[in-house]
Amino acid sequence: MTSDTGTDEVWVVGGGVIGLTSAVALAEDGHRVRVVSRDAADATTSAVAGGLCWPYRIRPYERAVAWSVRSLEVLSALARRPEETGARLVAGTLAAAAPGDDDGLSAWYEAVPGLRPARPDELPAGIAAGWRARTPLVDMPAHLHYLERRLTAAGGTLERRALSSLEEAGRIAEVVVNCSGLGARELVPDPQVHPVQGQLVVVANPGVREWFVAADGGAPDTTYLLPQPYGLVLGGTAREGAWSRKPDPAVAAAIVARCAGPFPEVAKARVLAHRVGLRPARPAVRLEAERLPGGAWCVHNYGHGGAGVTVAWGCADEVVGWVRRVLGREGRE
Ligand SMILES: Cc1cc2nc3c(=O)[nH]c(=O)nc-3n(C[C@H](O)[C@H](O)[C@H](O)COP(=O)(O)OP(=O)(O)OC[C@H]3O[C@@H](n4cnc5c(N)ncnc54)[C@H](O)[C@@H]3O)c2cc1C
Repeated sequence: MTSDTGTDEVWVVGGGVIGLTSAVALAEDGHRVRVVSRDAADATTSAVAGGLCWPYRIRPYERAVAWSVRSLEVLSALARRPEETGARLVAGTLAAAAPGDDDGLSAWYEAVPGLRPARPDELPAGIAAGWRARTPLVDMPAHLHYLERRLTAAGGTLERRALSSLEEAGRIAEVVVNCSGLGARELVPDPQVHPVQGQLVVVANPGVREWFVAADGGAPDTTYLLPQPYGLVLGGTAREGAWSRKPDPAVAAAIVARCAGPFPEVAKARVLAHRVGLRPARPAVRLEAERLPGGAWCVHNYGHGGAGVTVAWGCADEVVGWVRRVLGREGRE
């Protein structure tokens, strides 16, 4: 089917983890897909992400947990081919007491296979309580390139191009899928999307084999260690409303010092890189369809905050459902 003005392509705006995952799901559902992205994959926020599959700083929790559970399933399957996909199953510890009913995360705790309270001898010094689990940990630069290859193999295409409005895409595409992350602030425009800046430090791994996270969902400073093939990722920060992408040396030193509390061996580890990314935060993820002023359909999928890697596959399933619906192809297999 071809629209009055354009092609029968679905345009996915955004080549981060949300856009590429949606694009793969759509292309494998039989649509002709073009990803239009201002930035190369390596220059997106998604490439900065630590890559742990665990819901953090995303709302609403109920939907986020359902999306996370779906992604957990897909990423666990991809972890059977880590060299190709960038996904691995890694054991680790979350420093936390039991989830309360009011934090909305109990459904996630129930869904993670094998999740159990940590024994005292499994906790690093100074940590009172925690949970043990084996979850996907994703090498994001590698994973983004895997998604690009998988999209191309399914017949999709990629184009580097900055759009000034969604209508610009809607004049050509049959359906536009908006996965522009923080870019949605201008592109929609949606002032509810705002940055939550995160800084991390990558060091030569002194022998840390498991992940460790102590991160209060609302705190500006967190402590986490994520062993990736390219180095040990030390985090982190979460600064509401900060726009700078420049690493702050004082913040980096504080991150290393925090991580060296429970893991003293990282204090003297060689620093390989500093990274800063802007999480695309929103009071609630926007995943819904609307008509653009020019008449084309747009499916929005943005505002995933600190959990885009964690929810990408669950959200992509919903995008496929929306695109089928707006094209009137619900019955199609
Ligand atoms: C330090 C840090 C650590 C993190 N760790 C984790 C983690 O461990 N686990 C986890 O699940 N999440 C983590 N996150 C969160 C995760 O990185 C984000 O939720 C995710 O990257 C959002 O993906 P996205 O595709 O929506 O956005 P992005 O990756 O920012 O991609 C947006 C895309 O839209 C394109 N775009 C924007 N505007 C336009 C335009 N006008 N025209 C064309 N293209 C446009 C951009 O070029 C880009 O391709 C972390 C984030 C940070 C900063």
